[in-house]
Amino acid sequence: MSLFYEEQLAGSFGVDTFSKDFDYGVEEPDTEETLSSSTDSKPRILLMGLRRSGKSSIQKVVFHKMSPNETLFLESTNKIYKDDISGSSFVNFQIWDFPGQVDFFDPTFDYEMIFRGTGALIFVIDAQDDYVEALGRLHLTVTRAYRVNPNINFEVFVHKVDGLSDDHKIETQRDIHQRANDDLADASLEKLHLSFYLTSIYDHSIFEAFSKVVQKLISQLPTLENLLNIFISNSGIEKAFLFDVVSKIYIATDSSPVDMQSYELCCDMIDVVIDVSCIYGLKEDGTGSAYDKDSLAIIKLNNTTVLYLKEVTKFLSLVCILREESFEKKGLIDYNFHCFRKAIHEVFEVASVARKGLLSMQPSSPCTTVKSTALNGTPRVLV
Ligand SMILES: Nc1nc2c(ncn2[C@@H]2O[C@H](COP(=O)(O)OP(=O)(O)OP(=O)(O)O)[C@@H](O)[C@H]2O)c(=O)[nH]1
Repeated sequence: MSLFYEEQLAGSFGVDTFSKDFDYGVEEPDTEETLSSSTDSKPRILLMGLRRSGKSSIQKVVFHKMSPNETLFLESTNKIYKDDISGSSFVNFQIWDFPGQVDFFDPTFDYEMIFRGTGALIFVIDAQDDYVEALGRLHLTVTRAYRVNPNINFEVFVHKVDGLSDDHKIETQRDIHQRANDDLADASLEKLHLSFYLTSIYDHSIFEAFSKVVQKLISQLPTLENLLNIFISNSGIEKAFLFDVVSKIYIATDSSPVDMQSYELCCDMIDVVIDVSCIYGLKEDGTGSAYDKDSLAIIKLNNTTVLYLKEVTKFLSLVCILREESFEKKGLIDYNFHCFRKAIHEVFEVASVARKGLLSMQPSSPCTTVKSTALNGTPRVLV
């Protein structure tokens, strides 16, 4: 692979940041004081499942950069572990990792309160183990949660599939899908929808599955997809992902199908950029950031493919795949990127204004009206 790499780094980071500007439809605290006291009110993603199914490993690998092999030494979780990752990631949620066996009959376990503020419940099933008990637990958990909050997205990770052959993977997923839905039908809960994913921490499948879970919780997703579609069609780009840099979750992509190889290539590019920046991009005294508003990288592969990465917000980066001939019009791409970036900032600014409007309890205030008309987020001019 011939590799051409271009990167600029700035010492300080001056662009507007959006750590509190993303609208997930839940109140955000305004002051430091209320922030610490109300972190529990952040929308939650719950990780549940039997003991040793892999819940903590998923959380550590996706959000804390733990290498998969290190998870072998993780100790069993004994109480609910609340991980607030909103300070370092676009994913402005709390991830709650539950101990293997949650006892719904334990009076100290206030599951009604927990499920009420939950956006997504991920139930992890160890596909290398006998899953009959896990299916019983899945049924009990989702039915309880559904009664408290029918708006939860129920996601089932058929996990540790790295140990299975391709045929076995498909067969296991089909079997789990069938049995889980039969159980729901027996309980007259056909409306309760379960989504299934084949996952492993040893490849990118866990990041892809988490991306899909998170995307369902982002209210601006259609706008982001629309912007990406406009951007790629006007710039001769084949595929574009909007990545959360820390977790490598893609929070949106254009509407062409995602193939795993392209996604992996873009994830690897983020790793290269961050690693090189950490080594060569920090100041002599070790200060500065490995990712900032001037982060930009171009990698030319020897198969006429070009990878293009550029900072969009403090947490988000655009990663594109394009052909070498399209890259000849780099000026056009840069200009369109500039419009795209501006539009993304506007989308989140509008969401932030709208939320503040709602918080001030004036549902019919002018800013609420502006929000709804401006939410298409279409960039003003694209060449
Ligand atoms: N082969 C394989 N092993 C995995 C995978 N994910 C996790 N494991 C292993 O599964 C074991 C249990 O993982 P944990 O993350 O501690 O499981 P847990 O569900 O949090 O367990 P409790 O805290 O007891 O509820 C560890 O040895 C992990 O290395 C995977 O995708 N593939």
